[in-house]
Amino acid sequence: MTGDLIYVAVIGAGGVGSHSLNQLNLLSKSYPNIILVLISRATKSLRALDPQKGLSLESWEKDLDASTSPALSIEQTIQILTLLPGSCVLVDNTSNQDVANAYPECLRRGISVVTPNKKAFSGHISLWKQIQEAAYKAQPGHDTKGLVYHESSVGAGLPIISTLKDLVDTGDKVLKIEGVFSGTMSFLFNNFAPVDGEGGKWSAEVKKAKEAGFTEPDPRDDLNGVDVARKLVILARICGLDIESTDSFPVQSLIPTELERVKSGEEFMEKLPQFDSSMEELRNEAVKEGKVVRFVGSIDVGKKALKVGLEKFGRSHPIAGLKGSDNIVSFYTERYGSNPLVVQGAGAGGAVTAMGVTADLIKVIQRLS
Ligand SMILES: NC(=O)C1=CN([C@@H]2O[C@H](COP(=O)(O)OP(=O)(O)OC[C@H]3O[C@@H](n4cnc5c(N)ncnc54)[C@H](OP(=O)(O)O)[C@@H]3O)[C@@H](O)[C@H]2O)C=CC1
Ligand SMILES: N[C@@H](CC=O)C(=O)O
Ligand code: NA
Repeated sequence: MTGDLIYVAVIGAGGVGSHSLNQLNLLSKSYPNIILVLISRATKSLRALDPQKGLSLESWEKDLDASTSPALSIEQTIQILTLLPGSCVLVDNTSNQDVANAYPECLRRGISVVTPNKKAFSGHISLWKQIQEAAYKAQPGHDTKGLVYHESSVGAGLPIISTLKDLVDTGDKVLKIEGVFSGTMSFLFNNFAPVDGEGGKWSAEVKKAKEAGFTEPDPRDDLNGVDVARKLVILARICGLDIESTDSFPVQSLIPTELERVKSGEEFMEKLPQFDSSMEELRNEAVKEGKVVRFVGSIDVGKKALKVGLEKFGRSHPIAGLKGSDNIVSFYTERYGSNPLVVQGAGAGGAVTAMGVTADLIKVIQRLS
C-alpha cells in the first residue's frame, strides 16, 4: 500500500524503542510511504540529512551508536516535525514526563502521537482533558489535528484499551474492571509464590524481572503500585470517570518503609535482599490458608472506586494460575452479564509492548492515507 509520505520521529530506543524500530523496519516493506526522520535518546540523537529520503531502518542501531549529535528536546523535535511538508507521527517510547506534557501541543499542530508511555494519560486530569480537546475528532475545526493512540500504556500489546473503547463507543455499560495489570507483579508473584512447588527469593525475582525488561526504567515504580494505579486511572477515564490522579484512591506499596528514601534504583536493588524475609512471611500466611498472594487492581465504575494492592486467591482461581508476565483483565458489562469479557496474555516485555505501538502506528497510517 502506498500513499502520501508519513514522517515518523521515534523518541526512546531502549527495551521497547529498539523493538519498535525493528518492527517499523518490517512495516516499511508494506508501507513504503513511511519515512523515519529522527531518533532521539536521552543522551544522543540521529537526524536524516535529507528528510525526503529519511534514515536507514536497516542500520538505525549502528548509525545511532555512531552519532555524535546531542539529545533533542521535545520542543526541538516538534519544531523539526512542524517544518516537514506532510503528515507526521511522534512515537514516544520513553517514560518521560516532559515529552508526555507536550502531546497537546503536538496534536494541535497536527502531529499524531503513538506511545506506550502512561504519564500523559494517568497524570493530572487537566492534561488528559487537554489531550482529548487537542486530538482529532470528526467535527468541524478538527481536520488539522493529530490522532492519538496508546494501546500499550495498559497491558502492553494486549487489546485492552481498544476493547474498552469499543465497549464504551458501542453503548455497553461497563460495570467493573478487575485483574492483574502489571507484568512485573505477575512475574514476581507467579515465581515467588507459585501454586505448585517452592518459590524463589523475592529480591532475586525482582532482579530477574528487571533483566527481562518487564519493569519500568526504575523498578520502584512497579513495586510501589503506581504503575498499576496509572493503568487503572487510564481505564477509568475511558469509562468516563474524572479521576483526578493516582493519589485519588488507595494504592498499596511493596517498598519496605526503610527503603522509601533511598536515592537511586541501583541502591534500592542492592539493599532489597535485606527485606526478603518480610515478603516470605506474607507468602507463608497465604499458604497456611491454602491460598496464594497476588497483586491486583479493580475499578467499580458505579461507585467510582479504584483499588490497588495484595489479595489472596484460592489455588484454582484463574489469577492464581497465571504464568510468566501474564496480565488478566476482566470486563464486567451489562451486555456480557455475569460472564465477563476476559483478555489475557503477556503484559510486559519489549517485543509485545512494541507490537501494540506498531499496531497503533498502522491505525494512524491507515487513517492518514
Ligand atoms: N517494558 C515494558 O514491558 C513496557 C513498557 N511500557 C512503557 O514503555 C516506555 C519505555 O519503556 P522501556 O523501553 O522498558 O524503557 P527503557 O528504560 O528501556 O528505555 C527508555 C528510553 O527512553 C529514552 N529517554 C528517556 N528520556 C528521554 C528524553 N527526555 N528524550 C529522549 N529519550 C529519552 C532512553 O534514552 P537512553 O537510551 O539514552 O537512556 C531510552 O532509550 C515506558 O513509558 C514504559 O512505561 C509499557 C508497557 C510495557
Ligand atoms: N512495568 C510495566 C510495564 C508495562 O506496562 C509492567 O510490569 O506491567
Ligand atoms: Na494494551
